[in-house]
Amino acid sequence: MKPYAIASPDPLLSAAIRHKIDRKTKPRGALGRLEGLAHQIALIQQTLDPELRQPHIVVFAGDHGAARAGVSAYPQDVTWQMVENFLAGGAAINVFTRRLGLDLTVVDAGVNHDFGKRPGLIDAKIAPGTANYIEDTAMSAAQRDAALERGRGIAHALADNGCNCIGLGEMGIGNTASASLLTHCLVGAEHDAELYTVTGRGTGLDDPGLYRKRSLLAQALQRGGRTHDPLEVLVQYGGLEIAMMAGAILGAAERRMLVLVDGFIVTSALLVAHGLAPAVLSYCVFAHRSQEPGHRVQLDFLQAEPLMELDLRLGEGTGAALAFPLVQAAVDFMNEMASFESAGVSDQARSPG
Ligand SMILES: Cc1cc2ncn([C@H]3O[C@H](COP(=O)(O)O)[C@@H](O)[C@H]3O)c2cc1C
Ligand SMILES: O=C(O)c1cccnc1
Repeated sequence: MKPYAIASPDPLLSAAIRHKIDRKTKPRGALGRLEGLAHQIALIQQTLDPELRQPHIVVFAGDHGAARAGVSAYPQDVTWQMVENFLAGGAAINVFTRRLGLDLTVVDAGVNHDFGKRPGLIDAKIAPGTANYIEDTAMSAAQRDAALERGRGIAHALADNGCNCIGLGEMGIGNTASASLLTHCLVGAEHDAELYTVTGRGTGLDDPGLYRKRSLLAQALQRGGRTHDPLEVLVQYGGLEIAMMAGAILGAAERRMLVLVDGFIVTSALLVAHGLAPAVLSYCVFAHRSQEPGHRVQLDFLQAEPLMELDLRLGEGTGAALAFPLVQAAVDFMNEMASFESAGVSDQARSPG
């Protein structure tokens, strides 16, 4: 595996970008978070005139052996059935990407189903799902490395085709459980009790279901241990779609793409990527705060402030897609808004009295 070549953007242009934002016809700072967003994107692209080219949502799908042990409210077959739904255009993410003019690609990272060759689907199947991490490691080191590399390659291929903004999404029954274990390990937790604060209802477990999920994850932790190493965590508890998303985030940052981060599961992949190359954070926009309780823990750990809070708990990249118009608006005001000079508007606030 080639080492990841990721540095934060050169801050040299920062003052000039700030100046351009401040000369727009508005009180200083009045566009709030959009100003920070415009600044971030301009810095990533090293320009005063940023643009979003061929924005793309990529949904990574994978099955989880632990789903059969009962960590989700839904059966494992829903993973492949939802992939079919994506390909038929009927899922929430299809509706939102169509409305917002975003390209959508689905990646089979490890679904327990044979889809054949299908338009809109990248076959990157590493295995037909992970092993049940309650009894055994989820994947081999070779499978993990293959997943990371495929994800990286998918991001690079998009960049080669002119895309500079990628939103990540996922589908995998049981993947909130995997994300809980990854999060527990990667935020540096030391005690079993902390596992419960990052374990939620996922697709909608009832109280007994949540209790069962927590005790199964505690068993998994007993078996695999509390490693803080991002590569080892993937082997112990990962999902193939999560590993591939981590690779895609790293690959996107290598190519200086803007990364729209969705909810709890995508952020667990980001924790892995961040563990391998902390500078990936400079390329990330946090779309929303998911209702899954562990998302708050992840965002606090990364010191990230999401753009929206809509009580979403769906995944599929829906939050990333919905945040796109805000990101586009940030770029648009940078390029299209008049400055005090060009519009002949006085920039003098009245003196007191
Ligand atoms: C019909 C349906 C559509 C979905 N789309 C995304 N997810 C979401 O739910 C799953 C994670 O929750 P858990 O860990 O509880 O299984 C993931 O597949 C995620 O993307 C869905 C779940 C269902 C049931
Ligand atoms: O926040 C998420 O990504 C999420 C939450 C619940 C179910 N699926 C995804």
